[in-house]
Amino acid sequence: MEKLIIRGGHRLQGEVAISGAKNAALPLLCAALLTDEPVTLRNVPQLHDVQTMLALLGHMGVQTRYDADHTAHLNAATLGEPEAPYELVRSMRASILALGPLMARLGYAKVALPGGCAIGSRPVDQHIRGLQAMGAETVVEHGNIIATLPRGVARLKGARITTDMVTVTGTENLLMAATLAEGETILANAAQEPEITDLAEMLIAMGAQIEGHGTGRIRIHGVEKLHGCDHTVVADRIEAGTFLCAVAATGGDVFLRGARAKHLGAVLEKLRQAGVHIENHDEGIRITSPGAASGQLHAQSFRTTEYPGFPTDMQAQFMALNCVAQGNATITETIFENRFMHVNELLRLGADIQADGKVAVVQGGSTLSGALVSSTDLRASACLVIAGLVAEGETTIDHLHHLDRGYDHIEGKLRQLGADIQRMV
Ligand SMILES: CC(=O)N[C@H]1[C@@H](OP(=O)(O)OP(=O)(O)OC[C@H]2O[C@@H](n3ccc(=O)[nH]c3=O)[C@H](O)[C@@H]2O)O[C@H](CO)[C@@H](O)[C@@H]1O
Ligand SMILES: C=C(OP(=O)(O)O)C(=O)O
Repeated sequence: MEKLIIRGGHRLQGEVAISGAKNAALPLLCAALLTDEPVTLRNVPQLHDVQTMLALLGHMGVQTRYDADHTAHLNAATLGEPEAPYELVRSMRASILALGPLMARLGYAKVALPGGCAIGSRPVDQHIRGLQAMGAETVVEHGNIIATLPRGVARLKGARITTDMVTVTGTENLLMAATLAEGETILANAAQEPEITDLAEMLIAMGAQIEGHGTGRIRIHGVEKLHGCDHTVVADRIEAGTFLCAVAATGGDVFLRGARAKHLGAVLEKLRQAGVHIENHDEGIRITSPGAASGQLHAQSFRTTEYPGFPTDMQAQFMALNCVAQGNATITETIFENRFMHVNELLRLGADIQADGKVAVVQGGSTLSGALVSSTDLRASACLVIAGLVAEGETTIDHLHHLDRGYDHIEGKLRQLGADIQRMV
């Protein structure tokens, strides 16, 4: 099994390039299903999830090519099997994003129902109900969602859809479905994440008529056909936030090229309150953390909420920072019911944390010491990397497949900033 070996205690210094966002790239790749013309996507991060999505699209008959310069070329001119099998859905829940585009383009889709996953049960009932409101008939058979249009109906129909909760991939699926539906769709209670805006911008470049993306009410006027496009994936705010926490904890000075401060408002606010210096530039973010060495960082309490609130995908990484800052902090996880699995691993490194249900109380000021720890999910892995960078001695992290789902060459980027980190294969 591959392992990361980190010898902690090095300040991070220099410049790092932030990659394209996983959570934008995955829906953008699925959007290529909506057209029979070629689509070019630039700044696509090199991730296991991207490879899985390309394999899934290839399975459906899409011609795909991924170049070394991070450009993906897709052509869905002829689609064979409009099906997402369980093997692929199980390894990447975002496979559900094929459902909306396939229904919009073909009026038929068979997508394996994703099971629960480490961080929570993560149902997709809102995706299904939204498509039903647009006229789809759905059944679950042998573990698959089979969606069809009634006999004699050629297209989905626009509808007013208010989801029971804010759902990111739910909004993306219904947004893509609505672009080719007949008439107008209103998505109320829509997610407002920057990745939704990126998707809407790509769809508009393909000829879709969309207003209100980036707000809680998106209006889509369906068109008969979408064409190809050339689009660049937005920078990954969660990768940027991960590096920010790593630099803050180690006491470094780093320029994050490509990071967008406007997408990181809640995280930057907490970092500033912790005592970290942040400068926003057009080309990226500069962070310096002089207080780390002198014990002058302050632990920060926060609640995870939908964008523009504090992202659940940054909760674990900020917890690692809190462990080595001074004072108490209360972290409340409101999005997923089981997203504190990193707590037990942080305890093995010497952290002082009490977790109960949705709430974890961190007593800061710990001196962490290296140990063997296990990744339990994607952001838990990133949290352990940050903890390893500040821990005394050697930290070994296993189960790296979680980390590789969502970080493009993280150890190479950290090494370039002065970290002592190696992957053992
Ligand atoms: C590929 C991608 O973009 N993944 C992100 C996306 O996941 P994802 O889109 O799966 O997360 P959602 O926004 O849908 O989930 C929010 C909450 O709604 C619940 N829910 C959602 C849909 C549904 O049909 N029924 C239901 O009950 C979920 O269980 C969860 O408790 O947003 C999450 C929340 O910001 C992030 O952590 C993930 O990184
Ligand atoms: C939970 C995450 O991703 P996914 O929805 O793809 O599991 C994440 O990116 O932190």
